[in-house]
Amino acid sequence: MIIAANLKTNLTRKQTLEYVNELEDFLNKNNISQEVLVFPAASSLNAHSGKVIIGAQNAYATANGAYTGEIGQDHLDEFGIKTILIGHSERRHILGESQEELVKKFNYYKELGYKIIYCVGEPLDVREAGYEPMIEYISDQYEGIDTNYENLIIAYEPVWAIGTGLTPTLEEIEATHKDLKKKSPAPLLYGGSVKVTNANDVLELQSVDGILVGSAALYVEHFCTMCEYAQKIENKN
Ligand SMILES: O=C[C@H](O)COP(=O)(O)O
Repeated sequence: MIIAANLKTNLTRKQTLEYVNELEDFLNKNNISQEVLVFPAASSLNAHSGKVIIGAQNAYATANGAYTGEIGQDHLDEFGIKTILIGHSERRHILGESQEELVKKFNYYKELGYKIIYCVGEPLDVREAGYEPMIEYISDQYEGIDTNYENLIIAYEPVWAIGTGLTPTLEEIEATHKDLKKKSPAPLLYGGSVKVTNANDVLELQSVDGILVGSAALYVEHFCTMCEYAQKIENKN
């Protein structure tokens, strides 16, 4: 399974280093062989060798150039980073990234062979409009994306569930994932208020291949516990 921590605009470089080292120790001591990804803030990116894979939360579709405030491929290369999050709801809805811009970014990093975690998910008003409009809305977020890309992972994150403590029911997650799985053979993660208290149940769902965790992942011991849950489920199956 794939267990991913999006640290967002949290943890300094020093705190991130401690976080990653503690996580790495835990994975090694507990023989955890799950795919564990950590996405630090851009200023906390660092080279790391071990089980933990470091990814970028964002980068511009360029190697370098005049794009004030952005980082590019050169900055990721410096740390051997080959994994990137694209289409996170905070980039779509807070920072205003359009589908067109996301596709451009997707294609740029796809050409370079990056592992791409591509996020999709509906806001509350769309959810409230009903299941069909919701699936249509999410389908539009697949537009222009190569859903057969071999290094693609998709994360379904309902916008209204992110950082709110609200989640769809397990049945709702399963139903949505089943429909989204028809769109792409890529592994499908669930994200949105995943905590130690609900992670195991979510991971046990058949259509869930992993989780993308925000707030709860800031506590490294909580994130370690979630990695352990995934390992136990895999060992059991
Ligand atoms: O990328 C992670 C998601 O935005 C989930 O965040 P959250 O776990 O704080 O709801």
